[in-house]
This record gives sequence, C-alpha cells and structure tokens, in this order.
Amino acid sequence: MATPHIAAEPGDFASAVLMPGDPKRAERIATLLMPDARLVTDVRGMLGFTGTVDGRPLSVLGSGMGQPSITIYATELFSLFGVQRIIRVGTCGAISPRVRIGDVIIANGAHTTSNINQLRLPGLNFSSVADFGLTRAAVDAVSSLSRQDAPQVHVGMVVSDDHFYLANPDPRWWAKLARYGVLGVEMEAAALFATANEFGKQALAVLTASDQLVDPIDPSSRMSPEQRETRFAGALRLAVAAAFS
Ligand SMILES: O=P(O)(O)O[C@H]1O[C@H](CO)[C@@H](O)[C@H]1O
Ligand SMILES: O=c1cc[nH]c(=O)[nH]1
Repeated sequence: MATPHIAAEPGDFASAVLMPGDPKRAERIATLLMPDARLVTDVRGMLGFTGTVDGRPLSVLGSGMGQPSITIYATELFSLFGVQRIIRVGTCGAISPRVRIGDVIIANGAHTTSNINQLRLPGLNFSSVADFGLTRAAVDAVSSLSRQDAPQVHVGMVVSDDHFYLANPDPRWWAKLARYGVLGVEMEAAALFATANEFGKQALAVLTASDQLVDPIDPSSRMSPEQRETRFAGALRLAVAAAFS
C-alpha cells in the first residue's frame, strides 16, 4: 500500500524508526547498525531501510528538512505503517554557551517559530513535548557511552525554526531563547512531537551540535558536510537505546 511518499507495504517498517534529516545519513546508519538492512522505500530519494540490531527489528528513514516534510513522513508512518515511536537523529546549531560543537542534546521539548501547530489547534500555543519514557531511556543510556569518545550530553529544550539562513530581522533572535534555557536550534522536532501526540505515539529527538551560533568566531570550527553525515555515533547510541526501551 504505497503512499505518495513511501513505496512500502504494511509490515515493511519496524515499530521503531530512527529519522535523520538526510537520506544519506539514513543509509549510513542502516549500514552501520544492521547487517541485514534492506531498502524498503526510495520515493524522492528519501531512503528507508529495515533490518535487525541484535535480533531486534529497527527501521531508518530520512525525514527531509523542515517541519512540513517530517510531518508528512511521520503522519504516514504512524497512521499507515504501524510505527509506534520515531526518534529523530539530527544536527542542530548550539545557541546556549554551554553547548559546544560535537555535544549531544536530548531534546525533551521544542518551541517553534512556525505556526504549523497552530494550524492544528487554532488559538493555542501548543507545547511540543517529547515522550517521557523515550527521554528517560536516552538519558539512562548516557552512562553506557564509552568514556573515551563520549560526547558531552545536555537534556533540555530546543527551538524548531522554519529558516536555516537568517531571516529574522533581529540577527540574534535566538539569544533571547538562550536566556530562557533553550539549548539549540534545528528545523523538525516541534512538528514531530506534535504529530506523535496527534496519533497517540511516541517521539524524541537526539541532536548533535554541528555549529555554534553564540560564538561563531571561526567558521572552520563548524562541522563540514561530511562530518554532519558521520559524527553522530554518540547520538546514535542514545537513539537506539530509546528505540529499544
Ligand atoms: O541534520 P538534520 O537532521 O537534517 O537537521 C538539521 O539540518 C538541516 C539544515 O541543514 C535541518 O533539517 C536541521 O534540522
Ligand atoms: O537547523 C539548523 C541545523 C544546524 N545548524 C543550525 O544553525 N540550524
């Protein structure tokens, strides 16, 4: 039963799905984690794989960039493919001075500059919150990361913006949010959490900081496109722990 965006059949997806924005990262994650990974969809180049990790079924599917895109995929996975939990494995810009490049943020909630959730519930400033059980499982897994390559992990709020390039007339718009304890900026979590709420399912986002808005002194300190695709080992371990919790 293919949809306009996913060419798969019921049963092709596991109940837990990891979702990076980048379909190439989906392929990389599938290859890394699942020796038996098989391609289950590739509509629009949005690659999706299903396989097993130590005998436990898992899927990985790219979400594309932005809240409308992840909403489409999450809606179809939750409503038509029997998916119960989605863990976004993405990158973000650090807006808190506490968060450095390469650190991991377990996002337990997401503000948004978008009105995507107001379109669901007009008149309400919806609070987009991650699933508590998944959050707890990811936090519990932090101690299992090997000391040597363990990233610094932060737990807290992020903001899901509709722009990647600065469009706000105030170039430091995010600084006000940093003062309210917001850790990073990305482009999907708030819509993902709301979509999970809509279907009574579970969602979480585990994000690796790929750049620093606070102190962007040295652009070369940003992750390269290659690093954004590959430097997610710590975040991935936490996401897998949440997926199988
Ligand atoms: O690395 P991913 O998961 O795509 O996440 C971040 O990167 C993209 C922007 O470059 C947006 O999707 C943003 O949320
Ligand atoms: O959405 C994003 C992702 C990474 N870095 C940013 O500044 N924004």
